[in-house]
Amino acid sequence: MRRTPSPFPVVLSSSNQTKKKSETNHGHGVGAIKHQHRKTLPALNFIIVAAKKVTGVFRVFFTRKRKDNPVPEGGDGEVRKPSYSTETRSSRSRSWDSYSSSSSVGGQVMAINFTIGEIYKATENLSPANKIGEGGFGTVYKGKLKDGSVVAVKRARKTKIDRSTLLEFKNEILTLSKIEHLNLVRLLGYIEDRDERLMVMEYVGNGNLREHLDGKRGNGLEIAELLDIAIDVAHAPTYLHTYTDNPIIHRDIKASNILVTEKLRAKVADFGFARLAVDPSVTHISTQVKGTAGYLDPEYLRTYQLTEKSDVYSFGVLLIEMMTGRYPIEQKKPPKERVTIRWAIQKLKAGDAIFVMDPRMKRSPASTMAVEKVLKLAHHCLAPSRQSRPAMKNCAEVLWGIRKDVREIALSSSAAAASTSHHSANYPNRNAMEKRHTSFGIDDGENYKFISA
Ligand SMILES: Nc1ncnc2c1ncn2[C@@H]1O[C@H](COP(=O)(O)OP(=O)(O)OP(=O)(O)O)[C@@H](O)[C@H]1O
Repeated sequence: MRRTPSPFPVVLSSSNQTKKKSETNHGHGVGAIKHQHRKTLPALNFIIVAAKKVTGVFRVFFTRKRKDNPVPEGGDGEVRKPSYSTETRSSRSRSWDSYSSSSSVGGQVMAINFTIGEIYKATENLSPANKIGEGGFGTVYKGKLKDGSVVAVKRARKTKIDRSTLLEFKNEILTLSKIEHLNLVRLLGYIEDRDERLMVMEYVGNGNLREHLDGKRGNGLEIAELLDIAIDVAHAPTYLHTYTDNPIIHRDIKASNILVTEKLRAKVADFGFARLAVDPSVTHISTQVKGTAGYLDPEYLRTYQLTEKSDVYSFGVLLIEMMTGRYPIEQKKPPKERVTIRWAIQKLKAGDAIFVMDPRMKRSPASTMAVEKVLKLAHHCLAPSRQSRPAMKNCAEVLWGIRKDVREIALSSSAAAASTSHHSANYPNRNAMEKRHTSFGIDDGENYKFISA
């Protein structure tokens, strides 16, 4: 255990949502609390109008043939009625208007692509044994479909389903249904049955990035792996921002929303707070400030104006999190180190980027060069004025360049090592270096200089 992440108490308004995290999830830290500042709710019409535009996409997107399986009994101590059986094939081609009107709490049944019976069966009645995580919105379960494929099922919390939450959930459905990208978690289906709301999603099997940074998963990520993940993450909002004339803003880019594949590549999840900007020529004035403390664009907080550059800011925070291994807010650190971005950027400016490097990361000429360059990019992303921040597309390009440099340095280092192998006794071997770098803290610059010299 490298560090004890700190909780981040935030109170912006009386309507703040305090989130509970499960043991199986990251369970603590900055991601635990979200801001929610409500003045007036965004008009339902906004969703409906946007939805109308994509009704056709829904029809094309959800093509899997559904079956009406019997509802298994029990599960989480509840017995559910097989109300899904009222849903017919024709109901799947309804317009969003009818989805919308039938989706109020206590309303009719709506199912896309899966029946509620199939999902109860796949998750063993949403058994706690299949729980894989919990977020602000509800609980996530792993499920196995009849054909053997594995899915993740996100179940909205039943309590306190207010209008805002409902809109949020539908927003997520709507947004996810429009997109299909390698680096975005795919929505496979959606079920709404009275007060039950289930989203069926592509299952991504290797935990979230925060768990990897915490050492709860895997063996620690090396710089090349981190860069690949950062590039994947950058591609996701790049796609969202440029997908249509109306850019989609994720609004909650953070390490726990980055899901990691077995091959250590990344998929961005959780569009609960995504928003379609209606008119890209007009800066969107948001009536709700949402996102996660520590990642929030200060200009968005100040003005309530949401743009793609708010995602860029959050991405800058994420880059620093990835390079340092620290949470954006570290309450237990000395005051100067509590706000990780401030601490890291100060070190960068002082020419001491090496001191903020995650102690678990292997020190090498390539990794130290890369960390410094990534911090510079992060600094750019964190510019107070959004006009000064790069576009996500540029971030991806810069990261590609750094990734290429790392590969080249690694190749030339191994070529040099091969040609001077007879001198190898003068250099610390890999095992010795591994031992050293895991024991380095942020104040071990002298040791580092010795090795890299
Ligand atoms: N599609 C998925 N495949 C595998 N695991 C998932 C999937 N979606 C979510 N999870 C796991 O469940 C956890 C909870 O996800 P969820 O999106 O509900 O909340 P969160 O991202 O942790 O927090 P927040 O609600 O603040 O965004 C994730 O951190 C992840 O570990």
